[in-house]
Amino acid sequence: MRPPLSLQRLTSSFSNIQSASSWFEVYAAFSTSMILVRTAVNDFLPPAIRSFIISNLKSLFSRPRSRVSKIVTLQISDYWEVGQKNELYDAVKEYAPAKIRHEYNTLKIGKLQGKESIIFAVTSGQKFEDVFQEMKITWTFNHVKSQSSDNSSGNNHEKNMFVLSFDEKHREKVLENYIPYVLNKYKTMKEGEKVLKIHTRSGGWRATELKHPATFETLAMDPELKQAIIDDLDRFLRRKEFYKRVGKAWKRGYLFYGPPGTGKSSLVAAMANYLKFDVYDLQLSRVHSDSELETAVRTTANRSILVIEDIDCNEETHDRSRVQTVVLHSSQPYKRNAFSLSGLLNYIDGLWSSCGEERIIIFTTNYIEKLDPALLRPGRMDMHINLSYCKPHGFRTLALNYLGIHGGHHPELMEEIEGLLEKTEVTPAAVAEELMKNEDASIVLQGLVSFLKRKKMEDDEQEGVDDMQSVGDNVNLQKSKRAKVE
Ligand SMILES: Nc1ncnc2c1ncn2[C@@H]1O[C@H](COP(=O)(O)OP(=O)(O)OP(=O)(O)O)[C@@H](O)[C@H]1O
Repeated sequence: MRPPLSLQRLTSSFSNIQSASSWFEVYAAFSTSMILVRTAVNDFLPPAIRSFIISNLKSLFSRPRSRVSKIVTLQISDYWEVGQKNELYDAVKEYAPAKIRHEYNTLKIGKLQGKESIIFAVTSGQKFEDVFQEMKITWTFNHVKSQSSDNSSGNNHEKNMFVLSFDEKHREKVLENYIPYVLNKYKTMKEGEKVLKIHTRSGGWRATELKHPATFETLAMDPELKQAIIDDLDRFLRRKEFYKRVGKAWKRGYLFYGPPGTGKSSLVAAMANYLKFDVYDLQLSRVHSDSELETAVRTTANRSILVIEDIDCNEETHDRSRVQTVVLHSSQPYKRNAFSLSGLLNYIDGLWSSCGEERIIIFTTNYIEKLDPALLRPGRMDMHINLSYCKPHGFRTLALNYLGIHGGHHPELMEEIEGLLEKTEVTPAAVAEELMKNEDASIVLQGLVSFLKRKKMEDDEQEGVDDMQSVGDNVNLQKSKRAKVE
């Protein structure tokens, strides 16, 4: 088929452009050809195809020549290898619902037995977006069931997987910033809801849930001392780098002393609850040798508190000038309490310091005067804390905790009680017991006044007896001196 006349002219004119009239000829031929093409397109092509071609031509000429972005993905499955849990998966599993809790379309929801709070999880196939440092990240959760390749076993494999997609230009940022950010969020979340454990020794360490409710708010003690302890703990936690720099182990040692019922155990629990540290409770009476002590200390975890209670009850920790130290060699037969004081001190200063980090050790005693001075030497324990009898400020804390009242309520009774507490030695445990005797605050406070008055009378009488005794002792001493002279 021959081309239309105008097109023939156009081609021949291109090969022969020499003058202005030739240029005019080309223009006329081109215009005629375009009119012809347009008419043909309008007549023969349906409107839908026409607009498709036009829009594509338009975008071809108008779009800036930008890089076509490529999406890359990371797969995070629940197990890395058989039996090896993937902690990053756990982190995303916790992070994802927290991220979309306020904008979900579907969300799995439940409550576990023994837990207070409601839990959430994303469902299979669910997609959600996250924006981090101006990067857009898309997450998809998949629960996959697959038949084992060995069909005869009939085993079904289940796999859970989060797929993370993002523009390839963010590769580095995702791995270096975003993933650590998700892991960190998870760590903080876990710390917030960590169930604390108390480990006691029976063969090895046995763990049970630590349910002691004591906190610094509920502790009845001198407010300044309380604040000093909190500050000391805060300083300890944030000084990892400092300890490293000065070449000291990242540990802190405390000695709690005071009469029974003044809150030594409560303070241990308050510290554990504050720091979210597990507690290892070591009864020295159950440790039979240096090596057993070493194993017990070595097998405690980081971020924990090792408590050695009632240290005065162990003969070996008494003043060495009064007690003969017994050292047990492994060849010797079983002997109760037969580890040495030197062993104990070594583990505090040496072994305990060199194993693990972020640890606290607490010694408690009811009788500080019975302890070997070597245990009390400056530098041995970082802080000595005296838990003492209930004084007015402590009573105010207990009254608020147990009765929900403060100074403004029952002012006369409160004042009388505070006056009596200044003159009497009563433990917070004894006061707490009185405060629990009735729900009516005024009945309880009156009961406490009577209790304190009785206690004061008993103390006065005892003081009188003691005075008489010491006078008697003096008289006897003088008599025996006279007898000796005669
Ligand atoms: N300082 C305190 N603040 C609040 N409650 C206290 C305080 N001291 C004692 N209690 C109350 O008395 C109970 C017993 O106290 P706790 O066991 O802490 O004393 P303790 O000094 O460790 O005694 P022990 O030396 O006999 O082991 C606690 O459960 C708590 O209810």
